[in-house]
Amino acid sequence: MSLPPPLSAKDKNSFAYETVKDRLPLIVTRIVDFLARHRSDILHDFGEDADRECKSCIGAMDKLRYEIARDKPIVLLGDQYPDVEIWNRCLQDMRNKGQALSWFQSPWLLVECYMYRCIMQAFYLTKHMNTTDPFYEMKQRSFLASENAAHTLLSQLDNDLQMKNTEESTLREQFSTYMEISLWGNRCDLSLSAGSDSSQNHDPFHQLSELKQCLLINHESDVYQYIVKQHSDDFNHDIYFDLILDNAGFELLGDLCLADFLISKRLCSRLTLHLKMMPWFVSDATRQDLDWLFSQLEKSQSEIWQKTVERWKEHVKNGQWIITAHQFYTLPFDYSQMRKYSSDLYTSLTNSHLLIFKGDLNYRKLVGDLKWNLNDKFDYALRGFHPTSLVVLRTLKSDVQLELDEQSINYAKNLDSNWMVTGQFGVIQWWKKPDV
Ligand SMILES: O=P(O)(O)OC[C@@]1(O)O[C@H](CO)[C@@H](O)[C@@H]1O
Ligand SMILES: [Mn+2]
Repeated sequence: MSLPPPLSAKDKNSFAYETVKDRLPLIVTRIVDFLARHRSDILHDFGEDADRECKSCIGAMDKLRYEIARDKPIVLLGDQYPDVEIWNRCLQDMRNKGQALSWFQSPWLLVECYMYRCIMQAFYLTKHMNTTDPFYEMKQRSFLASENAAHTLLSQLDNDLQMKNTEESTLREQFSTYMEISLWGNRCDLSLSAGSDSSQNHDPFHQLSELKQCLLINHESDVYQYIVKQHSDDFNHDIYFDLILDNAGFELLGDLCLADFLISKRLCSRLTLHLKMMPWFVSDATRQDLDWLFSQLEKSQSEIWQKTVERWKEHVKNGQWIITAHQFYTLPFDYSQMRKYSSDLYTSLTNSHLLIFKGDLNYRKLVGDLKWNLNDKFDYALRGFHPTSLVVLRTLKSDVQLELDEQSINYAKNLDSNWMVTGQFGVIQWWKKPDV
């Protein structure tokens, strides 16, 4: 199988170059700010030892910033986190094959993942800060700034779920609505904006019809037909879905609304939510972010928020929602390598009827972050990652996209010459596993 080369910052006209040159160092700078702001509290709460550790984290961030800017070699990791061995084996293999290992010369996906892993290494090497999430303030602030939109969303969900014996056409419409809410929530990521405000401050439902024109691929009805078929093939059997999550905050709230809708309307009987095991790409959701979101709903004055979180906790308790975080999602591999490196995860996904992937990074990993042509086939780009049928809900924030027709390309280009990287446009792209 002949494949295009990986996206890389060595191409000066690429978004990868811009990211490695400007955005990544800015994200590291924000962590220095975060540590500097909290240093006196750390000293006060945990003493001199912790203060020294805080200083060492600041030093590690300065070093990281310097090494990125100077295109220094990528070196092996040295902390005790369980994924170190697999990371180092990957880096060592590349080195043995004579592949360039430096910030601007290596594949973009590798260096970007490596940067977040290096950030966490600085924290993992401490005694007092090894559970600190350097992005937690940004994530929480962004959710709190989206409170009104969150209220509108949860109120509408409450209405829709109260409706009993929903007609088929209504159910179909509601399905589209929650898919699109979840899709456009992906505009709220903090890595693209390097941590600046990315909250949702419009009514998310009003926006949907306007946003239709930004939807460059819409396979919603294929997905719906597929789900209906799963039910009609065997009325009684259990239907399992998996939702591979992306960002915390308002995006996560929208994703949970979709997950709730799918369970409550019995479009599936069990849904597994996949989180990240460690802070990742600034805003990616971890277990702590999910727990924090639940606690915000619980302590709210709003009856609707409280009722919603009660229902969500019930889904977890009765096993209809399974919450998990696999190490694979924070390794530098793309999804075609999952079978080799995390066969347990791959096998569990083969038992699912539908995988819903959220966001840009998941898209990059599905298609290997390679320099595909816009009209290349999505099926081909998956390179054998075929555990089960899948759909991606993604806003475009990197210069890779598959199977886009000429008309849509011209349309988007005319509206915005940077259409591939601003998060303005979105796709709901579907791949059906062939029947055997
Ligand atoms: O996966 P997400 O949250 O949708 O996006 C993550 C992201 O902002 O990070 C990269 C830039 O650093 C981009 O490829 C991508 O847009
Ligand atoms: Mn993300």
